[in-house]
Amino acid sequence: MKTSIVVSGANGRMGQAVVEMISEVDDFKLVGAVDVTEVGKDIHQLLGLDEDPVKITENLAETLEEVKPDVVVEFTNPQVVMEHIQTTLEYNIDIVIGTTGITEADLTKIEEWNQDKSKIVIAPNFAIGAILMMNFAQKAAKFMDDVEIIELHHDNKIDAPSGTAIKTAELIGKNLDKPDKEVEEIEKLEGARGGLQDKINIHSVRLPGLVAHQEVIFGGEGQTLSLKHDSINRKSFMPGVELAIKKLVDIDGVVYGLENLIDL
Ligand SMILES: NC(=O)C1=CN([C@@H]2O[C@H](COP(=O)(O)OP(=O)(O)OC[C@H]3O[C@@H](n4cnc5c(N)ncnc54)[C@H](OP(=O)(O)O)[C@@H]3O)[C@@H](O)[C@H]2O)C=CC1
Ligand SMILES: O=C(O)C1=N[C@H](C(=O)O)C[C@H](O)C1
Repeated sequence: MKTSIVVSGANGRMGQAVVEMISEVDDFKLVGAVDVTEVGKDIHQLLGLDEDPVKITENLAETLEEVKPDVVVEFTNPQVVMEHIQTTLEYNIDIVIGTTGITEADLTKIEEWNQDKSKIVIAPNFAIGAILMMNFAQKAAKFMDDVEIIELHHDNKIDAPSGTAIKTAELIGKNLDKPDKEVEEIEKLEGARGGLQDKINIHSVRLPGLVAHQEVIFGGEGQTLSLKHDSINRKSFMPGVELAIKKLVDIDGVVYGLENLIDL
């Protein structure tokens, strides 16, 4: 039996890549495509894929009611994601979430809504290289206390800093024993030193030509260590999304971070 999947945000940059990936995986079948753009059109035809028609629908709840999928894959935006999670959990359906903007308070809410009924994977980044970069950075923080993060993304990204940068700072923060700065800084231009997460400065760059990139720079006496990851296209995220869907059967409740589904 194939895993039946509804993609939420199906006509977006990530949603389209997920629809394409689903068409390439024998065990997966797309049964619903939810988006607020191109409503009523066949997503497979829009993407030039030779598959049975799946019309884009506007309302997630109505789509779930109609097609009753095994899994929802969610890639919309931070304003919509919590409502979509709540809706999916009301139908006791498993969900893989790539949309960013989910806070610690949101995670608590999701666990309360779920009561361990559905299986949920939330990953700010599905690219294996990014997972490794975060893991290496977390390890490096045991030895080097001073670190800043620069994340660079395409100019259509709504949220800043990126979910990946926040997650990286959370992971590094667990290993960081950072004394307060001795230098009293004067920020002559507000924001020049970036935003702070777990005492780590995060700087966000938005430019056309970029996809998704991050550099973690550690500084020490007479040396620096740079860990850099580049997603040069959205196919970089697809093996991670496929893995998360396939691993749902093995997990209980909420898993936050793809690193928890692989043997690092
Ligand atoms: N975890 C990971 O590995 C990755 C996560 N992301 C994250 O995924 C999210 C999506 O990114 P991306 O694909 O680039 O964004 P896009 O804006 O390209 O795609 C989102 C799509 O969802 C649609 N949408 C908006 N509101 C709704 C709604 N209420 N119901 C259904 N669809 C809706 C959008 O329509 P409209 O354009 O009209 O708003 C758009 O078509 C972001 O949060 C991004 O940070 C991105 C890459 C990798
Ligand atoms: O919006 C994007 O493009 C990306 N969003 C995620 C994030 O905010 O970390 C993952 C990746 O960086 C691409």
